[in-house]
Amino acid sequence: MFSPQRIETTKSLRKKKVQELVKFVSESSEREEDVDISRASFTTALNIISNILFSVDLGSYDSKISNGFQETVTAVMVAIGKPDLANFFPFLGFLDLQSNRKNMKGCTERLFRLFRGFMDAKIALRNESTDDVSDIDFLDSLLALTQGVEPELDNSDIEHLLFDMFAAGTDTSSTNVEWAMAELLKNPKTMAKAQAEIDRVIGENGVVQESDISELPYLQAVVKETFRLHPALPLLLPRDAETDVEILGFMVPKDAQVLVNVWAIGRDPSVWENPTQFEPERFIGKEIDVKGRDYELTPFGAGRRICPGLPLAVKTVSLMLASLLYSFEWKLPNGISPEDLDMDETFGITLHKTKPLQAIPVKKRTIS
Ligand code: HEM
Repeated sequence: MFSPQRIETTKSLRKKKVQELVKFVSESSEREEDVDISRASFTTALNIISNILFSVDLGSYDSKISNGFQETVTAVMVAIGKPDLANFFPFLGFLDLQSNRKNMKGCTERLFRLFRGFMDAKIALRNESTDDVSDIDFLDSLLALTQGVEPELDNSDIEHLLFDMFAAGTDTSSTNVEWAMAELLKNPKTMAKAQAEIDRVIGENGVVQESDISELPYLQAVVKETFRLHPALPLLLPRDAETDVEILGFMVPKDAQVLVNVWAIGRDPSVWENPTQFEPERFIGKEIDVKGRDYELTPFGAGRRICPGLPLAVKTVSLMLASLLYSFEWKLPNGISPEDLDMDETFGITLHKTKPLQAIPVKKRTIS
């Protein structure tokens, strides 16, 4: 799923799903309605991943159709991110005093039921084999590994893998698009600069393609600056120390839980100038990237546990953002001025904007 070839074969799928987002925003603009950026970008991220995995849309832009999937994934992230007394007093674990385990179980069971439905449908169709490799989705490839005398996976492994993909890949990508849009609405000059670059490269009446992104250094800097100030997983994923280890004079005992605070690293004044300012210019002409080699900017982690979805995520976030900026001018609703835009953060395992961003789109050009 994450090999460069596989990511390349799903390029047109991402383009199609992002165009559906543009169409939805265009219709909202015609109806003079605000767009809930978090919900809209979550739907796009969800449909990209659900199509890669099972070849279906799981999300809907229609707010009347409850996006139960988004609620369940968000509930999972909240349950994982809640501080749990049992982390500090393991002997209390069995009491589940904050009901974290109970909530988590309810959400995972709901998702697993949905996955089992897709798996059963695929198994029923298994004999109708297809020769077209592009028709084979991730679930087909996983189910193939359950076959043979010595299967590499069983159905429970598959359910857990699918769970990881949705939990790790949907909310993270959409949160990033929302924070990028919020920062651009708060900094109109930066928004204008990003839009001018996109207009120059794409021209009139085009559609942003993934291949255009490499021609958009300022947009890439906007994405990196968003990752620096608003890393989707502010503490990465927890680790356990395998042995006693001394780091910078501090003893970390065996079995201690270790959290890496990339949120604080991104705002460290000894590393970054004007650390709290949104200044994409700081990355222009610099080699710093998010691929785990530059430790001052590791929103995807680094080393063995680095996010396997990194290449897919960077493409998805950049394409969504570039397309929203290319096709629309954006304004804040209810006369909110940029400097008054609320940027409060809610910490969990993912870093959410406390007040979801609502924005008014104004069409810049014809949308096909
Ligand atoms: C902007 C979007 C994303 C961000 C910021 C992000 C960030 C991260 C981070 C920080 C980790 C933990 C790394 C560590 O602790 O060192 C992680 C793990 C993971 N990510 Fe992502 N991710 C994103 C999108 C995706 C996507 C699109 C997928 C796949 C569809 C994905 C799949 C995973 C998986 C499976 C893991 C767990 C790896 C393990 O268990 O070691 N991520 N991600």
